[in-house]
Amino acid sequence: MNYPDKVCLVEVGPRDGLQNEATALTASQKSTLVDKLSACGLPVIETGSFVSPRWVPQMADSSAVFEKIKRRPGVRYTALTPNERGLDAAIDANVSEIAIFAAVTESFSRKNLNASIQETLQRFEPVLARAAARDLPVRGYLSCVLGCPYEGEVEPQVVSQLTRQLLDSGCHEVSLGDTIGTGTAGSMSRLLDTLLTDNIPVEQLAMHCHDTYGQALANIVIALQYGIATIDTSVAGLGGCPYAVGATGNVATEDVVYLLNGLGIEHGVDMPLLLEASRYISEQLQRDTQSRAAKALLTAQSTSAA
Ligand SMILES: CC(C)(COP(=O)([O-])OP(=O)([O-])OC[C@H]1O[C@@H](n2cnc3c(N)ncnc32)[C@H](O)[C@@H]1OP(=O)([O-])[O-])[C@@H](O)C(=O)NCCC(=O)NCCSC(=O)C[C@@](C)(O)CC(=O)[O-]
Repeated sequence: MNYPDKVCLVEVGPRDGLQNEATALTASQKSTLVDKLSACGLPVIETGSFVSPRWVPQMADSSAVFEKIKRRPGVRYTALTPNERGLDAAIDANVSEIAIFAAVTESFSRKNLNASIQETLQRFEPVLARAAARDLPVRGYLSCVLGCPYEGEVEPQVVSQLTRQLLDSGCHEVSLGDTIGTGTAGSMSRLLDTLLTDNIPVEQLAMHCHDTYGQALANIVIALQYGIATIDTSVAGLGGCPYAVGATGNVATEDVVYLLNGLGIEHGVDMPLLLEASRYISEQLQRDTQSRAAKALLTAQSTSAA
């Protein structure tokens, strides 16, 4: 079986994770989390989003978070921007990269962005043009690629067409979101077969799996086997999605690091420091980590210390 030699982990906990947590954190708590994550060796940290505070109040202080973080050389600090207003704020915050986000079903698009898929893509045109003019890299997201909470199954061909559209419009990569975690090894294989048959370059794809049905790691193994080398993860398995009731958090960073260690794939993340970040955010939110690997490793640590 072929696997990539090296994987880039995109840490989305401070954005995708915290946007859905009931406990409101201060900008200082959020920036401390980001600093702990950058200390682990994570190369990309989605630090916030510049969206309407009426839609996602948890991200309303993203400018303050960007102001407080201690930037490490080589780390990319990114943010979501749904429109030009978001781009203005992102530029002011000196982000390293922005992300635009669309869905593959009309119902999810309306719930998340109050617009149809094509209206959303049109809204992104000036954002992409202005980003290109200042050499600001743009990531594209597609939600619901393996199932939609409102429309059910999704045709891989639709995902393929929208992925092509985002890449052609200037995104350097597209992150494929299994927003509600219904994907399986089978549906993931069928999706990637379609995308690769349609000549979508695998090096421009990232995988973004939620673990609602406990399938995220299996799905990521399949994605790795197809050659995908960028994986989105969230420390302590934080999060969910405000527009997908019942969706649990992203796959935990600790679980993916453990998986990659077992496969001998390079990732550059220091597990003990990652466990510290995981413990920190779980304490701040007063909740248990959702990472099985973190639970096991922290238990083993406390047993051997006793
Ligand atoms: C797109 C809009 C703004 C349309 O929202 P709208 O209500 O249609 O548009 P609007 O232009 O009338 O704006 C509403 C209010 O927001 C303000 N506003 C408008 N834009 C901004 C901005 N950039 N920053 C700050 N404020 C803004 C605007 O000024 C106005 O304020 P008011 O007049 O009511 O006081 C809204 O639908 C929105 O912000 N949506 C974002 C929703 C979101 O962030 N969802 C979560 C991220 S996506 C995700 O999690 C999935 C992903 C990426 O992780 C992958 C996966 O797992 O699937």
